[in-house]
Amino acid sequence: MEPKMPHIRIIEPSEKSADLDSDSHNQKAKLRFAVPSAPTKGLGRRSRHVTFSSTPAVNRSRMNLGNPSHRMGPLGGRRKVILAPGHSAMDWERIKKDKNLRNIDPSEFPMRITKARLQQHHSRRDCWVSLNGKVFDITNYLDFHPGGRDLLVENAGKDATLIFQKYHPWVNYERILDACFIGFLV
Ligand code: HEM
Repeated sequence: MEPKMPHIRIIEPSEKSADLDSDSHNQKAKLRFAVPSAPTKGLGRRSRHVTFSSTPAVNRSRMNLGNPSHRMGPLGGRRKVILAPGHSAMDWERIKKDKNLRNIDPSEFPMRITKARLQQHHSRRDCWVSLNGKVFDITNYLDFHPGGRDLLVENAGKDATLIFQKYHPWVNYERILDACFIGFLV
């Protein structure tokens, strides 16, 4: 026997419902779908309501809708790159455990690094960045960065705190780069 399909009721705009929020100024529209859930003991069948919000990407970025807008490139859309095989976040976690990623003398750790010293490490093969006063040797991380290697290399040898916050304030860099921490900016 064919399985019984759940009934989904789409509330039409003509139905004057408090659930429907159509705001032409913000070009934002919300539709609310009634999705029946499994029978609940003693309470009978109850509908769960799922709200879908449709706002075109270009408007999201103009409207500055919180975090997702930080992810937009200048033309809208995400700027994530396709990472090479073996360069996922999981691979990075494994590599961090297996290798010593601090290319410094252990007796020097943690280093006191001046801005001039930081600036000397500004290339793809030798790439240090400072984030909130901490310095990381991210040479080994470059190919694992979901935003691409080039953006990191452009900031090599620099304090990247502001640009980092601009793109992804939610990213826990201290955890991702724990094995690459080499010292403090002085
Ligand atoms: C050096 C430390 C950094 C770390 C550990 C890091 C880490 C990450 C992570 C984990 C993501 C994926 C975020 C997500 O999926 O929500 C990401 C994406 C991205 N990052 Fe970074 N990032 C760093 C620095 C930077 C810098 C300096 C820039 C810009 C110059 C940058 C630009 C981007 C961009 C454009 C994306 C793609 C955003 C998207 O469209 O989803 N990142 N980064």
